[in-house]
Amino acid sequence: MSYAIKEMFITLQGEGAQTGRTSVFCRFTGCNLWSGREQDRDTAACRFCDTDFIGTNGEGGGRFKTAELLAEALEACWSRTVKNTGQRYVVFTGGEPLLQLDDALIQAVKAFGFEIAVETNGTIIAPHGVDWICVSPKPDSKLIQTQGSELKLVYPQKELSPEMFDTLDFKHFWLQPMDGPNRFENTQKAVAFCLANPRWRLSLQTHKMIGIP
Ligand SMILES: C[S@@+](CC[C@H](N)C(=O)[O-])C[C@H]1O[C@@H](n2cnc3c(N)ncnc32)[C@H](O)[C@@H]1O
Ligand SMILES: Nc1nc2[nH]cc(C(=O)O)c2c(=O)[nH]1
Ligand code: SF4
Ligand SMILES: [Mg+2]
Repeated sequence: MSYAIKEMFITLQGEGAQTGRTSVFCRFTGCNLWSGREQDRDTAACRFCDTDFIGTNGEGGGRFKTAELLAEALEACWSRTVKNTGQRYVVFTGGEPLLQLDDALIQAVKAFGFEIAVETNGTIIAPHGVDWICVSPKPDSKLIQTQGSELKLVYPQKELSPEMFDTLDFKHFWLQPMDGPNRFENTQKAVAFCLANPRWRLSLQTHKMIGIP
C-alpha cells in the first residue's frame, strides 16, 4: 500500500496530555468527514476544521510507495533536529490518519524505535500497536473507537455534549475550545464547563499561542 502525506514536521505536541512533548507529526492527506474544500465546508459532517489536508505539497509531503520509505523519512526528519536518540515519538494525524495507517507502517516505525500516537475522529478502529490514542468525536458520524488514552472534545458543538462521552473508556477527558471567530467566547464556555465538571479538563492549542507548527 502507498501513503499520501500532506506534510511532516518536528514540533512540540500542542494539545492534550502529551503537550510539550517533542514529536514528529505525520499529516496524512484526506478525511472521511470533509473534502477539505471551502465550498464543501457547510455541508460536511465536520465543519470547523482548522487544517489544510489536501494534496501532498506541504513540507516533507509526498507519496510514499512503501511503509519502509515513509518510516525512513520520519526517522530522517526526527534525526535532523533531535540530537538525543531515545524517546522517538510520531503523531499520525491528518486529515483522518486511520484511513491509511496500517500494520505495515506501524511495524516499520516501531523498527526505528518510535512510540506511536494517533489523532483520530473515532470513526475507524485503530490498528493494534498504537501506543497513544486521542479520539476527537465529530457530529454526523458514528463513533466506533470508544476506548483510548484521551478523549478531546472540541467545544462547544450544538450536536455533541460532554455528557455523551464521559462514561467511555478513556484515561483523560478534555474540552478544547473551538478555534475560529468565536475562540474567546468558546474558551470562556469551556472554562465554565470544566469548573462545574472537574472530570473534564481544558486543552488549549498551545502551539498556536507560541507560533510553532
Ligand atoms: C485536524 S484534526 C486531525 C485528526 C482527526 N481527523 C480528528 O479530527 O481528530 C486534529 C485535532 O484538531 C482538532 N480541531 C480541528 N479543528 C479545530 C478547531 N477549529 N478548534 C479546535 N480544535 C480543532 C480536532 O478535533 C482534532 O482533535
Ligand atoms: N503542535 C501541534 N500539536 C498538535 N496536536 C494535534 C495537532 C493536529 O493537527 O493533529 C497538532 C498540530 O498541528 N500541531
Ligand atoms: S475529522 Fe479531523 S481532519 Fe477531518 S475535517 Fe474534522 S477536524 Fe478536520
Ligand atoms: Mg492542528
